Amino acid sequence: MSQSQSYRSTRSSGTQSLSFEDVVMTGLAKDGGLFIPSVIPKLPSNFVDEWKDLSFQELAFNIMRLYVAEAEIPNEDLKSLIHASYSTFRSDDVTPIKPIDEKNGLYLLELFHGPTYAFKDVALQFVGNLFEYFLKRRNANAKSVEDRETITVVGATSGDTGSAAIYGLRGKKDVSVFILYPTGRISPIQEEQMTTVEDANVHTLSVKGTFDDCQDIVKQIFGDKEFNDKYHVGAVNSINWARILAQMTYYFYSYFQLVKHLGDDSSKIRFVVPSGNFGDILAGYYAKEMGLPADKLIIATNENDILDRFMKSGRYEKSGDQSKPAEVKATYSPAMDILISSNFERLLWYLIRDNLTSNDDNKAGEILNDWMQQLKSTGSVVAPESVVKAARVNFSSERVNDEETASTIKQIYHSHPEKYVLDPHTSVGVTTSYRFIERDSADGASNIKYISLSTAHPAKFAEVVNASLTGVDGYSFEKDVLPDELKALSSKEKRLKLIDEASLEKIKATIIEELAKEPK
Ligand SMILES: Cc1ncc(COP(=O)(O)O)c(C=O)c1O
Ligand SMILES: N[C@@H](CCOP(=O)(O)O)C(=O)O
Repeated sequence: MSQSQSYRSTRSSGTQSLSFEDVVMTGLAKDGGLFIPSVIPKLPSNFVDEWKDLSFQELAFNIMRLYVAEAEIPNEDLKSLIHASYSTFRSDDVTPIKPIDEKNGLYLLELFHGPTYAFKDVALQFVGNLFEYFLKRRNANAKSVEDRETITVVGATSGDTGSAAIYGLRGKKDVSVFILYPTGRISPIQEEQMTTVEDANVHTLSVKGTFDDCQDIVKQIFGDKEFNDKYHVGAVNSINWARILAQMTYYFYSYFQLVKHLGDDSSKIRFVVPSGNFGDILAGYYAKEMGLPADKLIIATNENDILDRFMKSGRYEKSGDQSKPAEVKATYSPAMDILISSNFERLLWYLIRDNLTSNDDNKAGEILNDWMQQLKSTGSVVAPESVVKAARVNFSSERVNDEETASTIKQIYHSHPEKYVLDPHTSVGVTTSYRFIERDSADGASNIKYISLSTAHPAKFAEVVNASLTGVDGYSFEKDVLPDELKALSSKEKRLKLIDEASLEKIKATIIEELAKEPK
């Protein structure tokens, strides 16, 4: 097993060498940290020539092979898993790019062609198949139901992860899925997607609280040794390394697609990523560290702007105003209404290791552990200048408000020849892209192109899209935006459990009760 195929925790100071299967099935490290590869593989100098004409699936295979030992998943099995995962997509390219304003060098990377119409499908179709693959192998010699190893997936969602996880795992043998979402804070279609699935292994829990409450409870469940030993808790959130791994493919694929479309590779290519939990853009960071010649990764946040504040000030803190308690704001891009970005921990580990410890992995884990404890107890960590400066080498950021989100939806609808409709999260990214384009123009920088990630289909966010386009001549949500498949959901029966308090004990009790009712 090469170093990039073995894994360690971001928090542990002890040496670790876990396999890919261990980290996928465990989700979160026992010390509360996130798993990262022991080493990020570096691509050979000729990799662009060798990879640029590969299909999405072939690229996924080459990338994943670097992070998963052949002894764990043989070549043919890995290929089958990848092909099965992307056969459910509606586009042959899986994640196509679309020129949205070519004059200004702006392209969308459409990530919503999977079963639940959001970028999460790219990773969660694969993760669902991986769970099934590992469990089948582990249970190959089981003689009775009692002998079988099972997994209880517990995930938190602000709308998209939940439905993508459910569609990735529905009906899978030996897997039960529990998805926690904040009551009233996801869109009606997202709720319908999650609650109308009939498979007995799927359970949706509508929790009175915020997404951060749900995410916190999920992390506490992972930390509960007794519960975990008994129910084998598994992760579908981007704390699961396999999520990040599967997302790397589209950074490479879209880069190659754009270079081929442009006919040369002399442009600087920047990725703009609507961000909340920092899982999507983190995959871009790994791609860049591996050698993808992307110029910059740009974090686009809504008014829940902890990431933008960090990039501008080095202060990683829940509240922008320390005299007020931290509160998540309900915005037009609800899937990004998050106070604490769970994956930022992975980036912080690299920043600490490279800038504060002279490359000492264990020391980096110790410092990060202290920072995370401090964040939990005081709600604030201030990073030294060297760390913030290093973050700015790869990343920039912007914050976008609701008014701007709506105005960009309208502007693109009017200016695009196909009357293209953006979803609000994508609009946060596109608004950010235009800010950079304006600055480039003021600076006389002409050779920069932007790939703005389109993270969801607009049909999932009817209310905001309609509010943005109301009164616009000829616009019809039902006719122009809503796919038939999503139309059909509203007539189906909903199945959910209301949890009237964001309480760890209540959630655990519900999980135990529901598991007992599942047919064996
Ligand atoms: C539509 C949409 N856009 C953007 C994001 C933010 O992505 P990330 O949490 O990986 O930063 C999410 C949720 O994760 C989402 O569902
Ligand atoms: N926006 C997400 C929040 C969960 O993030 P994840 O990427 O860590 O699963 C959602 O749609 O649920």
